[in-house]
Amino acid sequence: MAKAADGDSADAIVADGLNVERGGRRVLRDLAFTVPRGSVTGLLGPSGCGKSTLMRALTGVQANVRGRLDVLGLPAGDKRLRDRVGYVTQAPSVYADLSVHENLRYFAALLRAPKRDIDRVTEEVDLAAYRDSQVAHLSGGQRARVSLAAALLGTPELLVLDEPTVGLDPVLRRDLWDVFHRLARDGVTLVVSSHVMDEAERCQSLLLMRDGELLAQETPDGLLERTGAKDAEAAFLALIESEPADGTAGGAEGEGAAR
Ligand SMILES: Nc1ncnc2c1ncn2[C@@H]1O[C@H](COP(=O)(O)OP(=O)(O)OP(=O)(O)O)[C@@H](O)[C@H]1O
Repeated sequence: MAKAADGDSADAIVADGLNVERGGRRVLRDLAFTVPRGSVTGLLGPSGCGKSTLMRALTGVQANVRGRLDVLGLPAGDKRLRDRVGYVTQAPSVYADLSVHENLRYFAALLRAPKRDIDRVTEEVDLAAYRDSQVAHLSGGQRARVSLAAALLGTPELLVLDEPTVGLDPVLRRDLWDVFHRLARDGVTLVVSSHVMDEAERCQSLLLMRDGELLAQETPDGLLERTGAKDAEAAFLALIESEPADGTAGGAEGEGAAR
């Protein structure tokens, strides 16, 4: 496959003047940021700030997206990105009445991923012991890992993970973050949302959002330095206090067709 034609940008994601309207409201406002390839970027911010909307835009399933949003050098949602981008939503996206293996076999067939991928991704999310268990009989964390395994089929270059660690115990959370870092070392780009600020420290780069706006793009250390705070949570609060709270920072309230 010709690399240049499929987008050979050094950045996995480039957003500029990105606006999204939902239900007649502008829920993403003039976002501009880049995400380097082979990194783990945390998308952090309070509930309702627009994290899922941004992830939906990245994966091409969000309507009313305006402005620039390039993914792997192509416009987000481009058909050529279909098997290069993996997306795990907050809701488990696997079949409860099938086993782990049957789910993965089904998704591998849909994605035309090689059969050998099934064992690889099962190992990657540490579910080999549950290969033949029905998903309905798994714990919440195990179910979340089946969804993640399905997203890893076919070796995507960008993984978009919407709150993948919600409801997991600290050991499982740590193990999943280890998987994320291992994938990034192999060149995969990961965008991981969370509203748990202590997860910020596990990311290489942070996109901090509030009310549909990007408050900052920083490294975890840069964020602490910039705010003088002791931890990510305090830093986020310090940033919020230093910014106007009425949503005017991103510019005019009018029509969002920024190009
Ligand atoms: N289907 C929809 N129609 C209209 N507005 C919506 C819809 N879904 C979400 N919104 C609004 O868009 C804004 C951003 O929501 P989004 O789900 O992206 O936030 P979030 O940061 O992912 O929140 P959470 O952490 O709670 O999942 C919110 O104000 C929400 O009310």
